[in-house]
Amino acid sequence: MESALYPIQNKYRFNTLMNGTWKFEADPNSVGLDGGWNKELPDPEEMPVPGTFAELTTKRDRKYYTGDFWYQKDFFIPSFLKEKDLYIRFGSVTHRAKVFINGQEVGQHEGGFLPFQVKISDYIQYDQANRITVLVNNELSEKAIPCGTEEILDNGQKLAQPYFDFFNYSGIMRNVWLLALPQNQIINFKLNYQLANNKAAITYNIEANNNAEFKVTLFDNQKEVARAISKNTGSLTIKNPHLWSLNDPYLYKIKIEMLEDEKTVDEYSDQIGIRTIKIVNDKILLNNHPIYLKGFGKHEDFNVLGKAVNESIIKRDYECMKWIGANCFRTSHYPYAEEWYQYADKYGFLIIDEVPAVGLNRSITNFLNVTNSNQSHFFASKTVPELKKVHEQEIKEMIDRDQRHPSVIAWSLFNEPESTTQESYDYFKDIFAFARKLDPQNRPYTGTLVMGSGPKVDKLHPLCDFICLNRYYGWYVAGGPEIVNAKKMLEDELDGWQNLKLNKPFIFTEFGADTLSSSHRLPDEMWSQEYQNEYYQMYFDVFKKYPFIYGELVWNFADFKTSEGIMRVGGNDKGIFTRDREPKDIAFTLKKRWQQLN
Ligand SMILES: CCC[C@@H]1NC[C@@H](O)[C@H](O)[C@H]1C(=O)O
Repeated sequence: MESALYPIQNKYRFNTLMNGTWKFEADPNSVGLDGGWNKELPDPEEMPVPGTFAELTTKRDRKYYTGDFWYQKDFFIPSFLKEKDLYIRFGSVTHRAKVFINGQEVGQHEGGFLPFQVKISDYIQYDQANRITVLVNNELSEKAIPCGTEEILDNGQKLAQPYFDFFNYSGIMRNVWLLALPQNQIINFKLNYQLANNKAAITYNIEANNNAEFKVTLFDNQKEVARAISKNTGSLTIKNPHLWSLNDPYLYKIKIEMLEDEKTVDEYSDQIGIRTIKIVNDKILLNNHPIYLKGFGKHEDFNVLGKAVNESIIKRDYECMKWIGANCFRTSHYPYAEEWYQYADKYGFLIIDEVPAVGLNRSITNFLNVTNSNQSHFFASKTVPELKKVHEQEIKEMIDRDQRHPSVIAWSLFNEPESTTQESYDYFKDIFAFARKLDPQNRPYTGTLVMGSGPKVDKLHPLCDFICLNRYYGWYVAGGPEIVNAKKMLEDELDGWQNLKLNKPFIFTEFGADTLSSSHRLPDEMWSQEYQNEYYQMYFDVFKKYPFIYGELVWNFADFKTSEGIMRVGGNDKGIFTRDREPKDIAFTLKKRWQQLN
């Protein structure tokens, strides 16, 4: 089942991490289930969790391994945990998992970038070793997100063929917890804020697994400032609220207590930031002040770690983003580990939270072809109903998990899908209608439009509260000496959008040029640092003419791993920073620009 609450410890709740060395075994012929691997792996190796095998191996067939694979670990449950409900919570397992405890199946989950938990109380033995086994699968299809396909090589091996431009890392890449929770427990709670006359009304909606009363208390720097006792919904009001903002990311503490016969039986506390976010005409307002988004499309990606969570990388990335003067990033192209959002709440960063709906566009796989957008009517295929169900499930899990973060200011429901067909509009009309019911703060909903989805042909922008453009004039189109044409292409397209008089904010969510940090060229040439500077200067010169542009999120924060290809030199090199987080020349240009831009 989905697991929206990040594990905490208090008088009622205990947890311990199960990270470390697990046993691992690939199962290319999918014989494990019949072969009893859910009880005992026949010939396992050691594998770190969190981690991803693709970055650790020296063998190509293991790096690109596609199919079933197993993790297994023994753990001890002392009998003093007897009166608690016991769960195992995964920050994520990519892309799908089936979990066994002492050989018994206890749950499964589809989706590789959101947490889930399985209840294990009825399957474990106290005061002795127990065994968890996870069957993982990393195959891609058009029935799940992110989308892709696969081929069978001449040697019989499966090979994933992503419809997206990042390496198909897989495995248990985020933290794993053993949870000991009260039988009657708080499952989740969502908050909304109304600001008026120097007061903040905080409305709460608590989800629990039984019918109970709740005591909700708000603390400002350990001092109680408001309290309410109610059923699942209610509200608190405070005067002179200290709002959460970019320059002052002020956090309160909220405590939810579940009461039974006036006795507290469960408690969940969280840090919250009181702020409002809304779109008014062509502006994005944070606490009723227009904001301009400066920052990045990012990836969870690093040497040796692949996409595995690591708080040193998170801290380094935030330090680099603070240094350069950024205030925002998009979690391209999937919800990131929860720890990213916790830092953003504390550091004062804005996040566009993106569901893994990437690759819903076969033509995107041929970059040379993307501008012809040879639409293959992706949304007309018979697997679309299954895809929509998974897409909606993951939107719900993302919003349930991230709804309370003040740093999250918008939901991105797609990245560069086919967007020029009636069936693409019909598909996303339902997706947006589904999503709009899930966030009581009604944050803006959007998605990013691929090159070729311009004002004359795109059908999805009417669904979006602000418009996100991924544009590569000067790179995939009109690169090198033709950049002189690229500027006019960009202006022509923006003129086209301007003529639609949408009265909505526009954000550039991707623009960039592959650049080798070792390359300097005079005159500048594509792949050189000088060209990356020229490319961005051209965009910034154009942006000045279009007042409805309210954000520039460059692609990408850092170089990152992709599948191999004739246009990838060790991966995608559009980074402002190298993969090991050192600045390219462009970082100094952006720092100068962003520190002046307010
Ligand atoms: C024309 C499509 C551009 C594409 N957009 C999605 C990103 O995930 C890729 O990395 C980026 C690129 O090719 O650099």
